[in-house]
Amino acid sequence: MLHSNLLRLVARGGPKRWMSTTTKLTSVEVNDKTGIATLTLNRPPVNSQNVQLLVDLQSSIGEIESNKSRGLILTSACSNVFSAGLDILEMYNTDEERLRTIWTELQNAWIALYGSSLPTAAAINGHAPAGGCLLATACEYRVMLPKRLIGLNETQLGIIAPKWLMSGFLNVLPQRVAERALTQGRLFTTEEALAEGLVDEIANTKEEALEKCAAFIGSFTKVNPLARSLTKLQFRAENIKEFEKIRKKDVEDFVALASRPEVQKGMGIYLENLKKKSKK
Ligand SMILES: CCCCCCCCCCC/C=C/C(=O)SCCNC(=O)CCNC(=O)[C@H](O)C(C)(C)COP(=O)(O)OP(=O)(O)OC[C@H]1O[C@@H](n2cnc3c(N)ncnc32)[C@H](O)[C@@H]1OP(=O)(O)O
Repeated sequence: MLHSNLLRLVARGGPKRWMSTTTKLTSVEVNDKTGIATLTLNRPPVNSQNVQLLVDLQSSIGEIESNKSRGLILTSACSNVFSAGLDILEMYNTDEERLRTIWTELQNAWIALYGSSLPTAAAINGHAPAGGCLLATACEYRVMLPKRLIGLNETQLGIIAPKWLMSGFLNVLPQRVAERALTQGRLFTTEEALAEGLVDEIANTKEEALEKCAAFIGSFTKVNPLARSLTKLQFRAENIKEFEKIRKKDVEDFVALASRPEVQKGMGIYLENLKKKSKK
């Protein structure tokens, strides 16, 4: 009781310490009382994942791990979007070297989060399509605001999510539900996501989401951290091993796919439609 009251107080603006951070598109704030770090994605308007955001994310995860925080909560500074996934503008009309860098940094960011030994939770305070869902499902627990969308919509864009990118999704959904959602490129509403187990709880505000994530991390207070992390990593080891085997080839596959003229043309049309929609 005392513990959960403390978490609530702290989530509402109790004593906080800003850590020194050299990154710009992410920030880290460690709560002095709980020792839990909040990692905020801060690339308005939609936290689309460009190379800089992905690199900053890795650096912030490293910072949190080396500062021995008790857990990590991932959230967004944007008011209605957790993350819109990869920055399509950065993948469009570019050269192979840039595509190689984008994909390598996406892989690096995912493995840093998925393979983290810390307890991790996502406070999903907005839409989380594609790469946004990837980051949320790399965490161990998800709390989402109502009436937002989450999912891997790659097939809707005519593209294929590689196996490693589906790992987190497959960890939380029954195979049958995951297969159908992935082949349909389905985006779940928050309420549907809760019913299927893609998210664990719904919260009405970002503060409440942070509080619930902190309570999840707090549930490990009495568990030996080493035993906890080794147990977590045992569950994830097979996916990590498979990923390590194919990661180089996966970069080259992505570069080949994303540079195809018809894929580039598709990206151009998709971007145009996004822009038209946002002007309405
Ligand atoms: C097509 C990609 C081909 C790649 C080839 C191979 C890839 C293989 C595997 C790929 C695995 C991962 C892929 C991805 O992550 S691709 C990205 C997929 N993301 C989406 O489909 C989401 C698109 N965005 C939206 O649906 C909405 O923006 C969203 C619901 C997130 C928010 O809606 P909201 O109404 O709040 O905001 P707007 O739509 O008005 O957007 C504001 C501005 O932001 C621009 N925007 C949005 N999303 C992106 C993005 N992903 N990349 C770049 N820019 C984006 C949007 O155009 C608006 O810009 P303007 O203000 O300038 O008009």
